[in-house]
Amino acid sequence: MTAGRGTGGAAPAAVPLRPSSGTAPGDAPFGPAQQRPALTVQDLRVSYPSASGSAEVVHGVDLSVGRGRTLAVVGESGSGKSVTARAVLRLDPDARVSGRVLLGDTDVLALPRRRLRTVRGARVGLVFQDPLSALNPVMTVGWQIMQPLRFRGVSRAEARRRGIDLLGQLGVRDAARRFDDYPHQFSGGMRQRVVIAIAVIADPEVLIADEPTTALDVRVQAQVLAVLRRLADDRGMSVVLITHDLGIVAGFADDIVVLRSGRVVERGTVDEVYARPHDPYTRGLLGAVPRLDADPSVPLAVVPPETPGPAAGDAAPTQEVTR
Ligand SMILES: Nc1ncnc2c1ncn2[C@@H]1O[C@H](COP(=O)(O)OP(=O)(O)OP(=O)(O)O)[C@@H](O)[C@H]1O
Repeated sequence: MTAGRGTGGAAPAAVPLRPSSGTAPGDAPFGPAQQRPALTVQDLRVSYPSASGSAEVVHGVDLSVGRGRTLAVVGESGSGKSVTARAVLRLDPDARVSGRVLLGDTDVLALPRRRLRTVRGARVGLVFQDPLSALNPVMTVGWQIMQPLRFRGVSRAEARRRGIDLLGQLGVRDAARRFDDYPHQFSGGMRQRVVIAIAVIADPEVLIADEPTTALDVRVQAQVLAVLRRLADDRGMSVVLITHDLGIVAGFADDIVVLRSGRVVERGTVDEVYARPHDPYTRGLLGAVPRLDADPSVPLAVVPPETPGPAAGDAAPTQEVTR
């Protein structure tokens, strides 16, 4: 399904959200369920213990992902992309997290810890950068793909049938035979397809993919992104793509949020932001995207240094980009 894809779609784009006041945790602030974004993050703050007590690294991030839409969260290294993603599912035991994370109308930050299992994997799938460390080397890929279904009481035969079918959809040739192979028998790109299969086999509402193609070569990157996109379209799944690589965002995502030093500096549809970036940092990032058709004698843009402000202590380093 393609509802809401592209700028002309009817689904809500990433809209500025104000921290809601006067509503109790669990209240649904968006009216009827079908109009609510799949995922809403409001005033997310994340801090870690530090020598001086506590250091905040994410400073009030707001974002939302419409149903069936794909949101790219971009920013240079250290801007808080991964911390934000992990905080959404409370994956990091050291992190102190405040704000609001609504999955549909479930307030994830208000859930008791034991109920997080009903969200992770089941309602939100996760794909991380390194497919090798995400897979168990001593179990077959098929066994690992079947687990999310087996946990939910699906029979072995049915889980196997669905697993092979999904692996085939993800572009693994001869999926029935490859199903009983071990991870080391797969290439990097194929392993990442296995990780994606594990993340989506239980039909989550939202998939969070944190740099899912960074470890892959450029050709395989494009293939994996294409299968991810097709899968999201077919299933009507919302996707959060976390990346430092603006080159992969156009053509993949509908909406974009740009993070810098733990704050959102720009948001909108990809088409809008690419055509008219407001923030100098976004302009710098976009100017630094290498293009095959560019004049090689013209240097790439330099991302501007951060202006000292309230967050000067956690300023990101200036990034010079060379072709
Ligand atoms: N466990 C932790 N304890 C303390 N600080 C942390 C921890 N994890 C991340 N940070 C800090 O939070 C900030 C944001 O890190 P984060 O990993 O989210 O960046 P990122 O944008 O995902 O970068 P990259 O693309 O390099 O992964 C960084 O300054 C980082 O040092």
